[in-house]
Amino acid sequence: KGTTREQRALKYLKEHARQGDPDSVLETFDEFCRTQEWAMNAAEEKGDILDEIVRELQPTTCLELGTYCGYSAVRIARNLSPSARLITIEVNPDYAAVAREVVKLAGLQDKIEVINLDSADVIRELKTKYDVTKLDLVFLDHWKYLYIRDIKLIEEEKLLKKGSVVFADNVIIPGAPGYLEYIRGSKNYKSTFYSVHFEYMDDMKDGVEKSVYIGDE
Ligand SMILES: Oc1cc(-c2ccc(F)cc2)cc2cccnc12
Ligand SMILES: [Mg+2]
Repeated sequence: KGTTREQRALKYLKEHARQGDPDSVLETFDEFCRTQEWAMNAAEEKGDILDEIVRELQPTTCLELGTYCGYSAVRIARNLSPSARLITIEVNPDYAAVAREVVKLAGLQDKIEVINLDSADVIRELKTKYDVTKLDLVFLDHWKYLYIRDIKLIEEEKLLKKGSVVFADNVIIPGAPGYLEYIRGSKNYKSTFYSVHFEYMDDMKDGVEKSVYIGDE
Protein backbone atom coordinates (compact mmCIF):
# COMPACT_ATOMS: atom_id res chain seq x y z
CA LYS A 1 0.00 0.00 0.00
CA GLY A 2 2.96 2.28 0.59
CA THR A 3 0.95 4.37 3.03
CA THR A 4 0.61 3.91 6.76
CA ARG A 5 -2.71 3.75 8.61
CA GLU A 6 -1.94 7.16 10.10
CA GLN A 7 -1.33 8.67 6.67
CA ARG A 8 -4.59 7.16 5.40
CA ALA A 9 -6.42 8.65 8.37
CA LEU A 10 -4.90 12.09 7.67
CA LYS A 11 -5.90 11.85 4.00
CA TYR A 12 -9.46 11.01 5.03
CA LEU A 13 -9.54 13.96 7.44
CA LYS A 14 -8.23 16.36 4.79
CA GLU A 15 -10.89 15.15 2.36
CA HIS A 16 -13.85 15.03 4.74
CA ALA A 17 -13.32 17.39 7.71
CA ARG A 18 -14.00 21.14 7.78
CA GLN A 19 -10.73 23.11 7.96
CA GLY A 20 -10.45 25.08 11.25
CA ASP A 21 -13.28 23.16 12.92
CA PRO A 22 -12.03 20.91 15.76
CA ASP A 23 -15.42 19.26 16.27
CA SER A 24 -15.55 18.34 12.58
CA VAL A 25 -12.02 16.90 12.74
CA LEU A 26 -12.91 14.73 15.74
CA GLU A 27 -16.25 13.58 14.30
CA THR A 28 -14.58 12.75 11.00
CA PHE A 29 -11.76 10.85 12.74
CA ASP A 30 -14.34 8.85 14.73
CA GLU A 31 -16.18 8.09 11.47
CA PHE A 32 -12.90 6.92 9.89
CA CYS A 33 -12.20 4.62 12.85
CA ARG A 34 -15.74 3.23 12.82
CA THR A 35 -16.02 2.71 9.03
CA GLN A 36 -12.48 2.40 7.58
CA GLU A 37 -9.70 1.50 10.05
CA TRP A 38 -9.47 1.27 13.82
CA ALA A 39 -7.01 3.65 15.52
CA MET A 40 -5.97 4.08 19.16
CA ASN A 41 -7.69 7.39 19.88
CA ALA A 42 -8.92 8.24 23.39
CA ALA A 43 -12.37 8.55 21.88
CA GLU A 44 -16.07 8.05 22.77
CA GLU A 45 -16.52 7.36 26.52
CA LYS A 46 -12.86 8.10 27.20
CA GLY A 47 -13.13 11.37 25.30
CA ASP A 48 -16.34 12.31 27.09
CA ILE A 49 -14.61 11.98 30.48
CA LEU A 50 -11.64 13.97 29.16
CA ASP A 51 -14.01 16.71 27.96
CA GLU A 52 -15.66 16.79 31.40
CA ILE A 53 -12.30 17.10 33.18
CA VAL A 54 -11.14 19.96 30.92
CA ARG A 55 -14.44 21.84 31.17
CA GLU A 56 -14.51 21.55 34.99
CA LEU A 57 -10.78 22.14 35.64
CA GLN A 58 -10.30 24.90 33.01
CA PRO A 59 -6.56 24.13 32.95
CA THR A 60 -4.03 26.76 31.83
CA THR A 61 -1.10 24.42 31.17
CA CYS A 62 -1.68 20.85 29.96
CA LEU A 63 0.78 18.08 29.20
CA GLU A 64 -0.08 15.02 27.09
CA LEU A 65 2.27 12.05 26.82
CA GLY A 66 1.57 10.09 23.66
CA THR A 67 0.17 12.30 20.88
CA TYR A 68 -0.27 9.59 18.25
CA CYS A 69 -2.31 11.37 15.51
CA GLY A 70 -3.40 14.26 17.70
CA TYR A 71 -6.99 13.19 18.33
CA SER A 72 -6.91 13.76 22.11
CA ALA A 73 -4.73 16.86 21.72
CA VAL A 74 -7.50 18.40 19.58
CA ARG A 75 -10.12 17.08 22.00
CA ILE A 76 -8.38 18.80 24.93
CA ALA A 77 -7.40 22.03 23.16
CA ARG A 78 -10.85 22.71 21.68
CA ASN A 79 -12.10 23.26 25.25
CA LEU A 80 -9.17 25.37 26.49
CA SER A 81 -9.47 29.07 27.33
CA PRO A 82 -7.77 31.54 24.93
CA SER A 83 -4.45 31.84 26.80
CA ALA A 84 -4.27 28.17 27.83
CA ARG A 85 -1.98 25.74 26.02
CA LEU A 86 -1.20 22.06 25.57
CA ILE A 87 2.25 20.55 25.21
CA THR A 88 2.00 17.08 23.70
CA ILE A 89 4.95 14.71 23.37
CA GLU A 90 5.29 11.99 20.73
CA VAL A 91 8.49 9.95 20.40
CA ASN A 92 7.54 8.42 17.02
CA PRO A 93 8.46 10.87 14.21
CA ASP A 94 5.89 9.51 11.77
CA TYR A 95 3.08 9.90 14.30
CA ALA A 96 4.33 13.40 15.26
CA ALA A 97 4.33 14.50 11.61
CA VAL A 98 0.71 13.37 11.15
CA ALA A 99 -0.32 14.92 14.47
CA ARG A 100 1.06 18.32 13.42
CA GLU A 101 -1.07 18.16 10.27
CA VAL A 102 -4.18 17.17 12.24
CA VAL A 103 -3.61 20.03 14.71
CA LYS A 104 -3.26 22.45 11.77
CA LEU A 105 -6.41 21.06 10.14
CA ALA A 106 -8.28 21.74 13.39
CA GLY A 107 -6.86 25.29 13.47
CA LEU A 108 -5.34 24.74 16.91
CA GLN A 109 -1.64 25.22 16.15
CA ASP A 110 -1.52 28.30 18.43
CA LYS A 111 -2.69 26.28 21.43
CA ILE A 112 -0.95 22.96 20.85
CA GLU A 113 2.78 22.33 20.68
CA VAL A 114 3.74 18.86 19.36
CA ILE A 115 7.22 17.83 20.52
CA ASN A 116 8.90 14.86 18.80
CA LEU A 117 11.17 13.69 21.62
CA ASP A 118 11.29 11.19 24.46
CA SER A 119 8.89 12.22 27.25
CA ALA A 120 11.47 11.93 30.06
CA ASP A 121 13.87 14.30 28.30
CA VAL A 122 11.15 16.93 27.82
CA ILE A 123 9.75 16.63 31.37
CA ARG A 124 13.23 17.40 32.74
CA GLU A 125 13.29 20.62 30.67
CA LEU A 126 9.68 21.84 31.03
CA LYS A 127 10.61 24.57 33.54
CA THR A 128 13.84 25.73 31.94
CA LYS A 129 13.22 25.26 28.22
CA TYR A 130 9.42 25.24 27.86
CA ASP A 131 8.58 28.05 30.26
CA VAL A 132 6.27 25.88 32.39
CA THR A 133 5.81 26.59 36.11
CA LYS A 134 3.06 24.13 37.00
CA LEU A 135 0.96 21.56 35.14
CA ASP A 136 -2.80 21.75 35.69
CA LEU A 137 -3.60 18.66 33.62
CA VAL A 138 -1.48 15.66 32.65
CA PHE A 139 -2.86 13.06 30.22
CA LEU A 140 -0.93 9.75 30.19
CA ASP A 141 -1.54 7.91 26.93
CA HIS A 142 1.84 6.64 25.75
CA TRP A 143 3.54 3.30 26.38
CA LYS A 144 2.13 1.86 29.56
CA TYR A 145 5.36 0.94 31.33
CA LEU A 146 6.38 4.64 31.02
CA TYR A 147 3.43 5.94 33.09
CA ILE A 148 5.15 5.23 36.41
CA ARG A 149 8.54 6.47 35.19
CA ASP A 150 7.09 9.74 33.99
CA ILE A 151 4.73 10.47 36.88
CA LYS A 152 7.67 10.06 39.29
CA LEU A 153 9.71 12.42 37.13
CA ILE A 154 6.87 14.97 37.09
CA GLU A 155 6.73 14.79 40.91
CA GLU A 156 10.52 15.09 41.17
CA GLU A 157 10.36 18.24 38.99
CA LYS A 158 7.67 19.62 41.33
CA LEU A 159 5.39 20.28 38.37
CA LEU A 160 2.11 19.49 40.14
CA LYS A 161 0.13 21.69 42.53
CA LYS A 162 -2.94 21.07 44.71
CA GLY A 163 -5.82 20.32 42.33
CA SER A 164 -3.69 19.24 39.37
CA VAL A 165 -5.31 16.31 37.56
CA VAL A 166 -3.45 13.29 36.18
CA PHE A 167 -5.67 11.34 33.75
CA ALA A 168 -4.46 7.94 32.52
CA ASP A 169 -5.78 5.96 29.57
CA ASN A 170 -5.60 2.16 29.14
CA VAL A 171 -5.18 1.15 32.75
CA ILE A 172 -6.94 -2.15 31.88
CA ILE A 173 -6.02 -2.70 28.18
CA PRO A 174 -3.07 -2.89 27.57
CA GLY A 175 -2.80 -2.09 31.31
CA ALA A 176 -0.28 0.14 33.07
CA PRO A 177 1.83 -2.23 35.16
CA GLY A 178 2.79 -0.69 38.48
CA TYR A 179 1.12 2.65 37.77
CA LEU A 180 -2.26 1.87 39.36
CA GLU A 181 -0.85 0.56 42.64
CA TYR A 182 1.63 3.44 42.75
CA ILE A 183 -0.93 6.20 42.24
CA ARG A 184 -3.64 4.55 44.39
CA GLY A 185 -1.14 3.85 47.16
CA SER A 186 0.17 7.42 47.20
CA LYS A 187 -1.10 9.82 49.87
CA ASN A 188 -0.55 12.66 47.39
CA TYR A 189 -3.43 11.69 45.09
CA LYS A 190 -7.16 11.03 45.28
CA SER A 191 -7.89 8.56 42.48
CA THR A 192 -11.09 7.53 40.72
CA PHE A 193 -11.42 4.59 38.30
CA TYR A 194 -13.88 4.70 35.39
CA SER A 195 -14.84 1.52 33.57
CA VAL A 196 -15.22 2.44 29.89
CA HIS A 197 -15.49 0.76 26.53
CA PHE A 198 -12.27 0.35 24.58
CA GLU A 199 -12.14 2.91 21.76
CA TYR A 200 -14.48 1.98 18.86
CA MET A 201 -15.09 -1.51 20.29
CA ASP A 202 -18.57 -1.93 21.84
CA ASP A 203 -17.81 -5.40 23.19
CA MET A 204 -14.48 -4.64 24.92
CA LYS A 205 -13.97 -2.94 28.28
CA ASP A 206 -11.01 -0.76 29.26
CA GLY A 207 -10.49 1.60 32.18
CA VAL A 208 -9.26 5.15 32.78
CA GLU A 209 -7.98 6.57 36.07
CA LYS A 210 -8.42 10.17 37.18
CA SER A 211 -6.06 11.24 39.99
CA VAL A 212 -6.26 14.64 41.69
CA TYR A 213 -2.99 15.82 43.27
CA ILE A 214 -3.50 16.79 46.93
CA GLY A 215 0.12 16.67 47.98
CA ASP A 216 2.39 19.54 49.01
CA GLU A 217 3.26 22.05 46.30
O1 LIG B 1 -5.51 3.36 23.70
C1 LIG B 1 -4.53 2.49 23.33
C2 LIG B 1 -4.81 1.19 22.90
C3 LIG B 1 -3.76 0.32 22.54
C4 LIG B 1 -4.09 -1.03 22.08
C5 LIG B 1 -3.86 -1.39 20.76
C6 LIG B 1 -4.19 -2.65 20.31
C7 LIG B 1 -4.75 -3.59 21.20
F1 LIG B 1 -5.06 -4.81 20.76
C8 LIG B 1 -4.98 -3.25 22.51
C9 LIG B 1 -4.64 -1.97 22.96
C10 LIG B 1 -2.44 0.74 22.60
C11 LIG B 1 -2.14 2.05 23.04
C12 LIG B 1 -0.82 2.51 23.11
C13 LIG B 1 -0.58 3.80 23.52
C14 LIG B 1 -1.65 4.61 23.89
N1 LIG B 1 -2.92 4.19 23.86
C15 LIG B 1 -3.19 2.93 23.42
MG1 LIG C 1 -4.76 5.11 24.74
